[in-house]
Amino acid sequence: MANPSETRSRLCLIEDDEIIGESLTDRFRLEGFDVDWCRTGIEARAALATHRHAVVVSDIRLPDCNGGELFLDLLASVPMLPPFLFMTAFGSIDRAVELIKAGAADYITKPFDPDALVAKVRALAEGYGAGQILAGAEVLGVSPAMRRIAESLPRLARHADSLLITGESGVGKEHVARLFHRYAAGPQAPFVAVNCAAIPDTLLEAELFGYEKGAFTGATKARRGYFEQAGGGTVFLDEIGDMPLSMQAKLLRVLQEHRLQRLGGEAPIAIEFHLVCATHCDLRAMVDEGRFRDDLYYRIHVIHLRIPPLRERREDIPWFVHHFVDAFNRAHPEEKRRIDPRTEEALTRYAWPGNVRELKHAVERACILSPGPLLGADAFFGEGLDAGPDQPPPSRPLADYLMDCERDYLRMVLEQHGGHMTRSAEALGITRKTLWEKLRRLGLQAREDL
Ligand SMILES: Nc1ncnc2c1ncn2[C@@H]1O[C@H](COP(=O)(O)OP(=O)(O)OP(=O)(O)O)[C@@H](O)[C@H]1O
Repeated sequence: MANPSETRSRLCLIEDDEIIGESLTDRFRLEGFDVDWCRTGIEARAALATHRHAVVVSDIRLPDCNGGELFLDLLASVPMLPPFLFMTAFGSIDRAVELIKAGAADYITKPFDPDALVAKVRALAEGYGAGQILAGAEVLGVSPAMRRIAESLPRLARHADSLLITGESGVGKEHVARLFHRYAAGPQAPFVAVNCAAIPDTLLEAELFGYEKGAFTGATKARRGYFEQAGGGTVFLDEIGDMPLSMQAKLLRVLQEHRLQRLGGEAPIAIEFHLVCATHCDLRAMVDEGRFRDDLYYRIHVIHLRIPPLRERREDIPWFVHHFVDAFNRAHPEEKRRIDPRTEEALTRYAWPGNVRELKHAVERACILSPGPLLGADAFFGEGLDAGPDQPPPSRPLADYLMDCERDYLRMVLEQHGGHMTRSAEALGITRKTLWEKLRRLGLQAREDL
């Protein structure tokens, strides 16, 4: 039972059945929750817009709408959503699983034991950051690829203790790792970022796992390594592909056992941590070449997020431009900037080889250097970006040009068909096998499950 002096969490219960609704309301009030009991989707929208809830418990079938549709709609339109737990009849489990994949927190099958429901709700309410779901569209971009990643993060954070993020330099791997960390461990927990490529091989073990006094010449006092410093939080190992093989074996052991031994130390030290590894390398190829241990590869590869380069998700470019201009305006309210629509188009056409990092710096530079509020093309392409989009591209072999056209077109058709291989192949008038081979040749990712 709750201690009355504690702040009470607020629960939104969406249930049209009078008997179930009333008994759950009574039970949750006894458990120390403030309960808003909504019998329809309209009532629920109003309650969610008015109060900050710790958890939403929702039936799937409602008189005026479907609880699942309501959730998906809110997810796309509301910046912060509380975790949703669905109560579902046995026949709707598939639907509940789909909703979990979309970002819902949990489900329970009717008829359920109220104690089990209370336990689930408590766990969610006590979860980190009140378990809030940051709506994907608000966080990482508006492209389907980034929305999918953003929507999957809360769920991954609940279930996965490690994550592999791949993508070109500057696409936002560390940014995604930090978001995962906020969901998994909470903003107060430590996040320790380590660039494996920047630490000499000979120092890596001491840096990661720490050392005892006298472990080597110069070790005048004991030092905690990055893993210990990240206790209860997250270690972000950037450029994991650069880790020497001998260290890979030691890392694997720490991942398996969640215990480490400092250099020169005798007693193993138990540690709790989440691990996010990132790389721009093809680890699979490195395994084939014997440069990366296959056991470590399989251990860190359980959940793999690939962040596409900006040129493969051009709809995110204007979104980022506005995002960074807004950030400048918030920091400098006296000199507000806005972007000229034609400049926005030009920026969207540019290839951004340095990805989000390059775009962010370009916007910041343009905001600072622009003499007036309107950011025109010259603010970006005058002295800044070398290869402006308005300049004619250099001549190159026809075969390369045709391959680029083919790649862009295939990408567009796949996007139109939600990545579905068979439907995309039909639309293109080619077989699925031919499409598969083309994707491989052009370096595009195919969704193997579709
Ligand atoms: N979704 C985002 N929203 C806001 N800023 C972002 C986002 N993604 C990336 N950035 C910014 O872009 C820059 C590059 O991002 P980040 O460091 O995460 O990339 P990276 O892929 O880890 O790069 P590298 O491989 O070079 O380490 C950072 O300044 C980061 O804050």
